Amino acid sequence: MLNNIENINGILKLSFSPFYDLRGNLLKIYQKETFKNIFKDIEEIYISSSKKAVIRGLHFQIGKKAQDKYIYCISGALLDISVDLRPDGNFGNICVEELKGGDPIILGIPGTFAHGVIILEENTTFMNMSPTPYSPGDERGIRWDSLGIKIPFQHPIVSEKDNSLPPLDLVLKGLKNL
Ligand SMILES: Cc1cn([C@H]2C[C@H](O)[C@@H](COP(=O)(O)OP(=O)(O)O[C@H]3O[C@@H](C)C(=O)[C@@H](O)[C@H]3O)O2)c(=O)[nH]c1=O
Repeated sequence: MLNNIENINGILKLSFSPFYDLRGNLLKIYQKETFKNIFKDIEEIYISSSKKAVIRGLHFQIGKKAQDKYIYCISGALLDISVDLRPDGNFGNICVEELKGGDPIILGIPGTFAHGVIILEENTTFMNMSPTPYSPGDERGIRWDSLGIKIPFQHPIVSEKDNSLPPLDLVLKGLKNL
Protein backbone atom coordinates (compact mmCIF):
# COMPACT_ATOMS: atom_id res chain seq x y z
CA MET A 1 0.00 0.00 0.00
CA LEU A 2 1.25 3.49 -0.88
CA ASN A 3 1.74 5.45 2.33
CA ASN A 4 3.79 8.54 1.48
CA ILE A 5 4.78 10.72 -1.46
CA GLU A 6 7.73 13.06 -1.08
CA ASN A 7 8.70 15.58 -3.74
CA ILE A 8 12.48 16.07 -3.85
CA ASN A 9 13.08 18.97 -6.26
CA GLY A 10 10.72 17.42 -8.82
CA ILE A 11 11.60 13.75 -8.21
CA LEU A 12 8.81 11.79 -6.54
CA LYS A 13 9.81 9.39 -3.77
CA LEU A 14 6.94 6.96 -3.21
CA SER A 15 7.05 4.88 -0.01
CA PHE A 16 4.98 1.74 0.38
CA SER A 17 3.98 -0.55 3.23
CA PRO A 18 4.30 -4.23 2.39
CA PHE A 19 1.77 -6.73 3.75
CA TYR A 20 3.63 -8.90 6.29
CA ASP A 21 2.80 -12.35 7.63
CA LEU A 22 4.77 -15.31 8.96
CA ARG A 23 5.86 -16.31 5.43
CA GLY A 24 7.40 -12.97 4.54
CA ASN A 25 5.78 -10.06 2.79
CA LEU A 26 3.96 -8.90 -0.31
CA LEU A 27 4.73 -5.51 -1.82
CA LYS A 28 2.33 -4.08 -4.39
CA ILE A 29 4.03 -1.32 -6.37
CA TYR A 30 1.43 -0.65 -9.04
CA GLN A 31 -2.36 -0.60 -9.02
CA LYS A 32 -3.99 1.40 -11.78
CA GLU A 33 -6.94 2.87 -9.86
CA THR A 34 -5.03 3.85 -6.72
CA PHE A 35 -2.21 5.45 -8.64
CA LYS A 36 -4.17 7.13 -11.41
CA ASN A 37 -3.25 10.63 -10.19
CA ILE A 38 0.43 9.75 -9.79
CA PHE A 39 1.33 7.31 -12.54
CA LYS A 40 0.21 7.67 -16.10
CA ASP A 41 -0.72 4.28 -17.58
CA ILE A 42 2.37 2.14 -17.85
CA GLU A 43 3.42 1.31 -21.40
CA GLU A 44 6.71 -0.54 -20.89
CA ILE A 45 8.50 -2.33 -18.08
CA TYR A 46 12.07 -3.59 -18.14
CA ILE A 47 14.39 -5.17 -15.61
CA SER A 48 18.06 -4.19 -15.77
CA SER A 49 20.81 -6.25 -14.10
CA SER A 50 24.36 -5.05 -13.60
CA LYS A 51 27.70 -5.87 -12.12
CA LYS A 52 29.23 -3.69 -9.42
CA ALA A 53 30.86 -0.51 -10.85
CA VAL A 54 28.56 -0.28 -13.87
CA ILE A 55 27.35 3.20 -14.74
CA ARG A 56 24.34 3.55 -17.09
CA GLY A 57 23.23 6.84 -18.59
CA LEU A 58 22.48 9.56 -18.24
CA HIS A 59 19.66 9.42 -20.79
CA PHE A 60 16.51 11.32 -21.69
CA GLN A 61 14.10 11.39 -24.62
CA ILE A 62 13.19 14.68 -26.26
CA GLY A 63 9.91 16.41 -27.16
CA LYS A 64 6.71 14.33 -27.14
CA LYS A 65 8.79 11.21 -26.52
CA ALA A 66 9.94 12.48 -23.09
CA GLN A 67 9.78 9.38 -20.93
CA ASP A 68 8.84 9.34 -17.24
CA LYS A 69 10.59 6.55 -15.33
CA TYR A 70 9.49 4.74 -12.17
CA ILE A 71 12.50 3.00 -10.65
CA TYR A 72 12.34 0.16 -8.12
CA CYS A 73 15.51 -1.60 -6.90
CA ILE A 74 14.96 -5.37 -6.64
CA SER A 75 18.39 -6.46 -5.40
CA GLY A 76 21.81 -4.97 -4.61
CA ALA A 77 22.20 -1.21 -4.34
CA LEU A 78 22.55 1.77 -6.63
CA LEU A 79 22.83 5.52 -6.72
CA ASP A 80 20.01 6.93 -8.80
CA ILE A 81 21.09 10.14 -10.53
CA SER A 82 18.82 12.65 -12.21
CA VAL A 83 19.39 16.08 -13.71
CA ASP A 84 16.60 18.64 -13.93
CA LEU A 85 16.19 19.81 -17.54
CA ARG A 86 12.98 21.80 -17.00
CA PRO A 87 13.53 25.33 -18.37
CA ASP A 88 11.14 26.66 -15.70
CA GLY A 89 12.33 24.28 -12.98
CA ASN A 90 15.57 23.93 -11.07
CA PHE A 91 17.51 23.82 -14.39
CA GLY A 92 20.72 21.76 -14.09
CA ASN A 93 20.04 20.63 -10.52
CA ILE A 94 21.41 17.15 -9.79
CA CYS A 95 19.52 14.78 -7.50
CA VAL A 96 21.21 11.67 -6.06
CA GLU A 97 19.19 9.03 -4.19
CA GLU A 98 20.45 5.67 -2.92
CA LEU A 99 18.15 2.70 -3.51
CA LYS A 100 18.68 -0.70 -1.89
CA GLY A 101 17.21 -3.99 -3.05
CA GLY A 102 13.81 -4.64 -1.51
CA ASP A 103 13.40 -1.14 -0.04
CA PRO A 104 9.67 -0.36 -0.39
CA ILE A 105 10.48 2.73 -2.44
CA ILE A 106 9.88 3.85 -6.01
CA LEU A 107 11.49 6.93 -7.48
CA GLY A 108 9.37 8.74 -10.07
CA ILE A 109 11.65 10.56 -12.51
CA PRO A 110 9.77 12.94 -14.86
CA GLY A 111 10.66 12.81 -18.57
CA THR A 112 12.00 16.34 -18.23
CA PHE A 113 14.98 14.97 -16.27
CA ALA A 114 18.03 13.06 -17.53
CA HIS A 115 18.50 9.79 -15.67
CA GLY A 116 21.35 7.42 -14.85
CA VAL A 117 22.45 4.86 -12.28
CA ILE A 118 25.72 4.04 -10.53
CA ILE A 119 25.77 0.40 -9.45
CA LEU A 120 27.20 -0.07 -5.94
CA GLU A 121 26.93 -3.85 -5.47
CA GLU A 122 27.30 -7.07 -7.50
CA ASN A 123 24.05 -8.47 -8.91
CA THR A 124 22.12 -5.26 -8.69
CA THR A 125 18.77 -5.44 -10.43
CA PHE A 126 16.26 -2.66 -10.86
CA MET A 127 12.93 -2.36 -12.59
CA ASN A 128 11.81 0.60 -14.66
CA MET A 129 8.16 1.25 -15.57
CA SER A 130 7.44 3.90 -18.19
CA PRO A 131 4.24 5.38 -19.63
CA THR A 132 6.00 6.36 -22.90
CA PRO A 133 7.71 3.86 -25.21
CA TYR A 134 11.46 3.63 -25.67
CA SER A 135 12.39 5.66 -28.74
CA PRO A 136 16.12 5.37 -29.49
CA GLY A 137 16.00 8.05 -32.23
CA ASP A 138 14.74 10.58 -29.67
CA GLU A 139 17.23 9.61 -27.00
CA ARG A 140 19.88 12.10 -25.86
CA GLY A 141 22.36 11.89 -23.03
CA ILE A 142 24.86 13.44 -20.71
CA ARG A 143 28.31 12.01 -20.04
CA TRP A 144 28.50 10.32 -16.63
CA ASP A 145 31.81 11.94 -15.57
CA SER A 146 30.74 15.54 -16.24
CA LEU A 147 28.41 15.98 -13.26
CA GLY A 148 30.98 16.48 -10.52
CA ILE A 149 29.70 13.41 -8.66
CA LYS A 150 32.32 11.39 -6.77
CA ILE A 151 32.43 7.93 -8.36
CA PRO A 152 33.01 5.35 -5.59
CA PHE A 153 35.29 3.06 -7.64
CA GLN A 154 38.34 3.41 -9.91
CA HIS A 155 37.34 1.57 -13.07
CA PRO A 156 33.69 2.10 -13.94
CA ILE A 157 32.13 -0.17 -16.56
CA VAL A 158 30.44 2.06 -19.14
CA SER A 159 28.98 1.33 -22.59
CA GLU A 160 30.65 2.80 -25.69
CA LYS A 161 27.47 4.76 -26.36
CA ASP A 162 27.52 6.36 -22.90
CA ASN A 163 31.23 7.15 -23.06
CA SER A 164 30.64 9.22 -26.20
CA LEU A 165 27.83 11.38 -24.77
CA PRO A 166 28.40 15.14 -24.46
CA PRO A 167 29.22 16.76 -21.09
CA LEU A 168 26.58 18.40 -18.87
CA ASP A 169 27.55 22.03 -19.61
CA LEU A 170 27.24 21.49 -23.39
CA VAL A 171 23.86 19.77 -23.04
CA LEU A 172 22.49 22.52 -20.77
CA LYS A 173 23.77 25.21 -23.16
CA GLY A 174 22.10 23.44 -26.10
CA LEU A 175 18.77 23.15 -24.27
CA LYS A 176 18.89 26.81 -23.20
CA ASN A 177 19.28 27.89 -26.82
CA LEU A 178 16.31 25.85 -28.07
C1 LIG B 1 16.31 1.23 -22.40
C2 LIG B 1 15.93 0.25 -23.49
C3 LIG B 1 16.90 -0.43 -24.20
N1 LIG B 1 16.56 -1.30 -25.18
C4 LIG B 1 17.63 -2.03 -25.88
C5 LIG B 1 18.54 -1.19 -26.74
C6 LIG B 1 19.88 -1.87 -26.62
O1 LIG B 1 20.00 -2.92 -27.59
C7 LIG B 1 19.86 -2.52 -25.26
C8 LIG B 1 20.64 -1.72 -24.22
O2 LIG B 1 20.19 -0.36 -24.29
P1 LIG B 1 20.96 0.81 -23.55
O3 LIG B 1 22.42 0.61 -23.71
O4 LIG B 1 20.39 2.11 -24.00
O5 LIG B 1 20.54 0.51 -22.05
P2 LIG B 1 20.86 1.36 -20.76
O6 LIG B 1 22.16 2.06 -20.94
O7 LIG B 1 20.69 0.51 -19.61
O8 LIG B 1 19.71 2.47 -20.84
C9 LIG B 1 18.92 2.78 -19.73
O9 LIG B 1 19.70 3.56 -18.84
C10 LIG B 1 19.01 3.97 -17.67
C11 LIG B 1 19.97 4.76 -16.86
C12 LIG B 1 17.77 4.66 -17.98
O10 LIG B 1 17.38 5.68 -17.40
C13 LIG B 1 16.91 4.01 -19.00
O11 LIG B 1 15.82 4.79 -19.40
C14 LIG B 1 17.70 3.58 -20.19
O12 LIG B 1 18.07 4.74 -20.92
O13 LIG B 1 18.48 -2.62 -24.89
C15 LIG B 1 15.23 -1.51 -25.50
O14 LIG B 1 14.92 -2.30 -26.43
N2 LIG B 1 14.26 -0.88 -24.80
C16 LIG B 1 14.55 -0.01 -23.80
O15 LIG B 1 13.62 0.57 -23.16
